[in-house]
Amino acid sequence: MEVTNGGEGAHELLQAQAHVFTHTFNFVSSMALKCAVELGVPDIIHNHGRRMTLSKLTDALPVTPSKIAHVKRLMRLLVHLSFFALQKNEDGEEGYVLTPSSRLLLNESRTGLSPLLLMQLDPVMFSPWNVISKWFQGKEALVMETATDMGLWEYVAKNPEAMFNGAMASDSRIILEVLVKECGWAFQRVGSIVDVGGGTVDSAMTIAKAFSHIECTVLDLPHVVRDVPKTTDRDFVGGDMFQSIPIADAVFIKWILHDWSDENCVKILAKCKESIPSKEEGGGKERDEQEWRKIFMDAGFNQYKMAPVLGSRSVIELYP
Ligand SMILES: C[S@@+](CC[C@H](N)C(=O)[O-])C[C@H]1O[C@@H](n2cnc3c(N)ncnc32)[C@H](O)[C@@H]1O
Ligand SMILES: O=c1cc(-c2ccc(O)cc2)oc2c(O)c(O)ccc12
Repeated sequence: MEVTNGGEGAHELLQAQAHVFTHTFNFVSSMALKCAVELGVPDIIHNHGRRMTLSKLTDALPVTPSKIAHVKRLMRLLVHLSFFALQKNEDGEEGYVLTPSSRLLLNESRTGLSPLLLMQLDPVMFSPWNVISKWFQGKEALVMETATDMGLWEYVAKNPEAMFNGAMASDSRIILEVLVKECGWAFQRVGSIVDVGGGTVDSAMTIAKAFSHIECTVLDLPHVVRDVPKTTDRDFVGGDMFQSIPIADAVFIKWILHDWSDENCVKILAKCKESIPSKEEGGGKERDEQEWRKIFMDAGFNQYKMAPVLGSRSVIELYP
C-alpha cells in the first residue's frame, strides 16, 4: 500500500502507523508511572489534602529546577492514563487529585501496590521481556535464564535487593482482604492451614487475623523464611514443596501453580494431597478450566470448586 494510492490508502497507512506507534511506545506508560512512584507524586498529592496545583506540586517534588517544566508533561500523560485527575476550583484553577488507582500506590496504604510495580519494572527483573526472541531460539527452559543465567527463584535468593518477596506480599494484602470477606465459607470448616510457597509478609497473616480458630503454617524455601521474625499466630517452615508439605486440614496456594509446568503442578498437588486428610475427616502458566481439571485429576483429586470472586482470579477448592 502506498500513500499516493488515494485518500483511503493514506488514511489506512496513517492508522497503521499510529497502531504500530501505540504499541512501540506502550512502555512509556509503565515508565511514567514508575517515575511518578519513585518521585513520590501520589504521596505528595495525598499529603497536600486537597487538589494540588502544578506549581505547588513542582515546589514539593525533588526535581532539579531546570527540569520543572517537564513535570507538566509527565502529569499530562498520567492524567490521560487515569492515574490522576484534574479538578477545577470555583476560580477555575486546576489541580491534581488522586484516583482509585493512584490511591493503591500510596506508600502509607496498607494495601499498596508500589513494591510490586517497582519490582516488575526494575531493570534486571524487566530484562526477560527484552530477550524473548533470543529465548525462543535458545535452549533455556525459562526466559529468566536467558536474561540472567539463573532461574527466578535462584535469582531472587541471590539478589534480595530485587525485593521480590515484598512485592508478592503487596499483592497478597489486597487479595487476602477480599478473600476473607468474600470467601469466609472456605475457611470456616478448617482448623489448620498450610500456605505452600507463602513467602514472607504473607497471606497466612491475614487468614490468622480473620479466623483466630485456624492454626497457620507457612512453607517456603529455607532462605525465604530464614529471617522472618517469629510470630505467635503463624509457624514458618523452610522446605521444598516438591519433597514434603507440613500436615494440615487444608492447603492454601496462591500464585504458585501458574509458575510451573503441568508435570510439576501434578507433583506439587500430589504432595499437597498427601498433607491433608480426606474430605470426610474435615479437610477443607494460566490455564483454562479443562486444563486445570486434568491436572487436579492427575494429582489424584476427585472434586474441585471454582469461585471467580477475585476479578481476573478465582478461589479453587480441591477435594481428595
Ligand atoms: C510467586 S511467589 C508467591 C508467593 C505467595 N504465595 C503470594 O501469593 O504472594 C512463589 C513463592 O513460591 C516459593 N517457592 C518456589 N519454589 C518453592 C519450593 N520448591 N518449595 C516451597 N516454596 C517455593 C517462592 O520462594 C515464592 O515465595
Ligand atoms: O508479579 C510477578 C512478577 C514476576 C516476575 C517479574 C519479573 C521477572 O523477571 C520474573 C518474574 O513473577 C511473578 C510470579 O512468578 C508469580 O507467581 C506471581 C507474580 C509475579
